[in-house]
Amino acid sequence: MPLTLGVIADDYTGASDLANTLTREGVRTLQTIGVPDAALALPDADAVVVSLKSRSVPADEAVAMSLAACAWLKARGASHILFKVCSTFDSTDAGNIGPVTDALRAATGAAIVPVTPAFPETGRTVYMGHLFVGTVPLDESPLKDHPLNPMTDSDLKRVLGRQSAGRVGLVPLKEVVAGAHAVAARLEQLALDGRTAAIVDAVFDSDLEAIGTAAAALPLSTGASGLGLGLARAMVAEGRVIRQAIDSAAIARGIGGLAAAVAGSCSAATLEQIAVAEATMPVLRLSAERLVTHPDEEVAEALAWARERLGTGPVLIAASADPQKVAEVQARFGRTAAGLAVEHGTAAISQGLVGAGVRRLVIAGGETSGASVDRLKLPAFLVGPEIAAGVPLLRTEGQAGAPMLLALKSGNFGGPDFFGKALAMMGVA
Ligand SMILES: Nc1ncnc2c1ncn2[C@@H]1O[C@H](COP(=O)(O)OP(=O)(O)OP(=O)(O)O)[C@@H](O)[C@H]1O
Ligand SMILES: O=C(O)[C@@H](O)C(=O)CO
Repeated sequence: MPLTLGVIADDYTGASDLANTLTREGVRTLQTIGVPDAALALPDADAVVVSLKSRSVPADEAVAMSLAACAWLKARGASHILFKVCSTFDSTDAGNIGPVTDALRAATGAAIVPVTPAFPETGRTVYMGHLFVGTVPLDESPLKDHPLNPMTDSDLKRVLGRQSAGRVGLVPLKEVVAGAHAVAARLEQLALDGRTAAIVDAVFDSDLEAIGTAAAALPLSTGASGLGLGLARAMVAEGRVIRQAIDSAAIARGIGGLAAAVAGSCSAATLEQIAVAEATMPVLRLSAERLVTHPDEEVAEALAWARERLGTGPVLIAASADPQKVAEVQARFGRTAAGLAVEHGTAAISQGLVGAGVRRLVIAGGETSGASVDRLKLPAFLVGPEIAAGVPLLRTEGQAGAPMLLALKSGNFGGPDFFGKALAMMGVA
């Protein structure tokens, strides 16, 4: 059966966030890691979310990966492509949201691309083109201290304008509240005026329903899970997708084995979650400095520590550190080199944990999850019940050996007890 919706996600946690939203809306969804190999047998789905690790790579690489994913999805009949980016618009002036949106626009023949990272359920709203995170503008939120892409401007028209070769317009909230027709009319007008993309305001889910209806009639949109919600509801309402409930129990059925968590996100939310986990499970704090200078030793010591404890319950291994410590390491080794070394280290630890018998694994951080999932060579996931807003339980699909349960947590998502909650939903006592 042909696909209805094709999604290209710029990181793996963002992909599972979007897959979670679609699944909750009754859209049968599959998450793949990269463009699937021709030999991979995939179950029927209405939507496929192709997870890329393209958020923080050079723009030309992100464009090439995204075009390959787009071609694969279109060849399977996807009538609309959503480019899933972070709800906090994680990017730099070099990209990659602008260059990828430009390239996908050309590949899909879209005149204009509606763009909105709004995700009201997690406090991301857009007004007059400015992104708010909870009660504060993006540039006053903890995202200003992000280790890879500090966000220092809340005006997304400016942010996207600096990254895109085209001109960026705005669909203001006034038009969105007036409904899908008003959004479509404004987009058409902006396209006639030579705009190639438009930031679309959204504060409530009802705004995203209007935007989703307008966007579903176009070939391409760029946004986060809120836009996914709008597109899903529009496609169900139009009869393009038949709503289906997931069998939550089936996802975790038959999967036991040891359990662990690995964290590389340095977000305020993850730092609090690690502090809370310390009260209930053994937590090892890695040295980022040693992961750069003596990676093999740091990884081996962490795995030896874990092996001694895994038999009695889950453990958490974290590279995560507060902004000051991260800044010190980056000043010494460089931002990219430090980030990559920590990602390689946490990925090697995830691999070692699975080698030691871990079958239930929670990973915090998008880049961190991407590096670990790649190292584990996992091709695809079935999407299960929601652990926290934006984070579903995942069951591996299509890999050699016994299936595993995973949770890939976006840095900013989940409540303080996230690790305990995720492990409990994996059946860990
Ligand atoms: N102690 C540390 N010092 C320097 N860099 C670190 C440290 N710990 C983690 N990092 C790096 O910080 C980056 C965190 O990015 P990651 O995407 O994993 O988390 P996040 O941005 O909070 O999550 P998301 O992308 O889902 O919002 C990674 O590149 C990781 O390797
Ligand atoms: O949209 C979000 O905030 C998340 O899915 C994400 O992409 C964080 O990496």
